[in-house]
Amino acid sequence: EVFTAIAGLEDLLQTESRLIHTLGNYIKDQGKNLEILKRYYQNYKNHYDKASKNVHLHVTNPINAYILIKKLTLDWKRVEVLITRSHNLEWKSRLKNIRKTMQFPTERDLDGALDALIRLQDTYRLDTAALARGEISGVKSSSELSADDCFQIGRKLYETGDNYHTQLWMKEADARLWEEGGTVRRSDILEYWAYSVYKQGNVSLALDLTNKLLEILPYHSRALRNKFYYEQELQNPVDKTKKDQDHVEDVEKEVYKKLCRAEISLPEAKSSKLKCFYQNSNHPFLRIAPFKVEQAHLDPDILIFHNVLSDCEIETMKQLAQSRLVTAVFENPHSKQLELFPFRISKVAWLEDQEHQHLAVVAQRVAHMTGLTLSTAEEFQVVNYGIGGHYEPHFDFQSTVDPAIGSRIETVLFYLSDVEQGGATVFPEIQVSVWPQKGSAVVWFNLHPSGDGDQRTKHAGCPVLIGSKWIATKWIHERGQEFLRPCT
Ligand SMILES: O=C(O)CCC(=O)C(=O)O
Ligand SMILES: [Fe+2]
Repeated sequence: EVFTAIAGLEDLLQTESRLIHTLGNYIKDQGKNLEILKRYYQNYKNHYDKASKNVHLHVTNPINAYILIKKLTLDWKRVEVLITRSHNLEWKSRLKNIRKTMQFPTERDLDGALDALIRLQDTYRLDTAALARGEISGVKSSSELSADDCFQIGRKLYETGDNYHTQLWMKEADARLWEEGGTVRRSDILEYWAYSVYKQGNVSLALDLTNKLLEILPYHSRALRNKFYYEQELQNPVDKTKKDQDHVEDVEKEVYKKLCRAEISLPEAKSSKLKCFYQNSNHPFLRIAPFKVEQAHLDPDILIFHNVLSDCEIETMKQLAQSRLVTAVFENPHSKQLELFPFRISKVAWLEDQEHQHLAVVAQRVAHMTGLTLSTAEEFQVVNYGIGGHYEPHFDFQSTVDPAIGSRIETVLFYLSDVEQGGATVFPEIQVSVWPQKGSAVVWFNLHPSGDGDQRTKHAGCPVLIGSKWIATKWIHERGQEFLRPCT
């Protein structure tokens, strides 16, 4: 016991001094924590207030969507660390509970959102600085990208070997770091930036940037080595053609992107032959209610049927699909991980004709539109495209087919939504773009009358720039059409 002698009490004062010290540090630490948490709080609140004014408008913008996903993955993880650091069991369990009961995006979502921004910039040639400010062809998002975001995008581009875009994003990251600060280190930005401009052939800028990096970290060994190397190369320039030419792309991809951007249209000689007409054959019912058809291309015929779905039917399709939408994934044979198909970013649901009267009616209408039988057709496939969602050029006919139904002879693709920007259906071989119009359908034969695949029907769904794209597809198969579309 300590009360029996003064010496014991003196020791207690030492204990007290230690406690004061510890408590002081704890308060300082918590104060700092709280300051940071307050900033997160204000930031989340500002974001939510803006977003909740018009939720649909907000999330159909790819920058807003990316920021939202980032706030609920990376940012929230940091908040959780700050809160649980205090070892307060009650708060720990509250946070755990939110994780259990609410929906959170995953790292893969964040990755996908970054990929989407990159794809959109590439396809639609978006200006880096404007995109970082949250501007997409004149439309301003309510969010902006930070220096950290720009750096993440740049790093991803670097990993894919796209030095041209890496350099643009690192430059933007640096500008934003100066203006607004951030957690990314300037030395990291400079290192990626220098290397990507070097790979682009700009050795003197690479040297400048490396020198800037060395001002910050004078003993950075890689930078010192590169500086030596760049200086050598400036004195004895190497053959420029050896540098990577990653901005030279293959022609088909270039045509595809041009079609997506509406930079190519049919030549006059072809477009002047196109007509609009009322179709009233195929069934007596069409005498009363003919279809309004527009030719988008002749041989192969690409037809647009206008106003063939009612809003009611569209709502039914979307609603039935909503709870069943799944992302197609495959197992990567190397990593054994489930991965998304990079060439098709969307969610898909299948609906049977008999599920709802509206679907049965629409299926009947498809028979009237095409003059074919649906006895061997597939169920309706309803698709919703996510952020930057797309479907790269492909054929609808398959290489292996079930002889009982044959291959996909004809595609009937309904648009269940308008798309604010982007999202065209394009045919690179014949240079046709069809723009989604809610309630219309685009129809084409995938097979020649002989049954061979028609190579000219290669087509794609362009990345959705702004908006949400919904389609429903009916694939009609060969069997049963022998007398309806006879072989010539
Ligand atoms: O989304 C589009 O416009 C095209 C979709 C498509 O080609 C398909 O689903 O097979
Ligand atoms: Fe397709």
